[in-house]
Amino acid sequence: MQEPECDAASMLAVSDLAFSRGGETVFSDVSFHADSGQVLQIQGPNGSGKTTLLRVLAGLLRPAAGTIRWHGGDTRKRAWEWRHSLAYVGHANALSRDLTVVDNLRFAARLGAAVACDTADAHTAYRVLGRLGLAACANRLAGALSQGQQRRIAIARLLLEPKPLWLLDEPAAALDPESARLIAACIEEHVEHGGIAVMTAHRPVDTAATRYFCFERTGSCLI
Ligand SMILES: Nc1ncnc2c1ncn2[C@@H]1O[C@H](COP(=O)(O)OP(=O)(O)OP(=O)(O)O)[C@@H](O)[C@H]1O
Repeated sequence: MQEPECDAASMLAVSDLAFSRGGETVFSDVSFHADSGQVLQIQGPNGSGKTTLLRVLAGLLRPAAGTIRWHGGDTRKRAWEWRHSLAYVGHANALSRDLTVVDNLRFAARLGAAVACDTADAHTAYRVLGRLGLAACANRLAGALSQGQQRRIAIARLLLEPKPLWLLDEPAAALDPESARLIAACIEEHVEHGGIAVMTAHRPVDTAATRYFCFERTGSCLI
């Protein structure tokens, strides 16, 4: 059965989204929806616009056209609520190299908190690091860790505070198979608890709840 391209009643509903850079269209007419419990994997060739789409969804780039609705409301009109509903992990790990791993997480927790807080909970940071097999690295400088370890810290930030929508750009980049499985388990658990993950991945994270959105040079489609 053909799925509807866009459903305004969905938790996340994207309609006719377009983005241009320097007068050139990167993508246009992108429509999809996602609901609680779903993983939406964006696939497509290099340069087709997957990262750009995630950055537009995250509010880091302004779309040329189209709407992004969250619980039915236009995210442009509810920017604060939208910002605090999502967690974004881009290509870059965005760590402070000269802070310890645990201080990176505490700093991220303070930045991401919906309510201002003076201290971010170190216990939470240690618990999250243990979950991702990073407990032994907690007091090392982030800049002294391997690429794969740094990637896992970037992912660990997702677990600090529950956000319903995860936007993940190649979350398993630089990870060994065991670490990639750990990340896949975190994503599965997130959607099992009612979250949504929209992600790019050249190596798909295949769960029962995964749907695929394909970027092609000639357009895009949901399968
Ligand atoms: N900062 C930038 N300045 C200019 N052009 C850019 C910039 N970032 C991306 N582009 C261009 O925008 C288009 C889409 O790039 P994007 O990174 O979104 O593709 P992608 O599908 O994520 O690719 P990949 O699979 O290689 O990660 C490409 O043509 C790329 O060259």
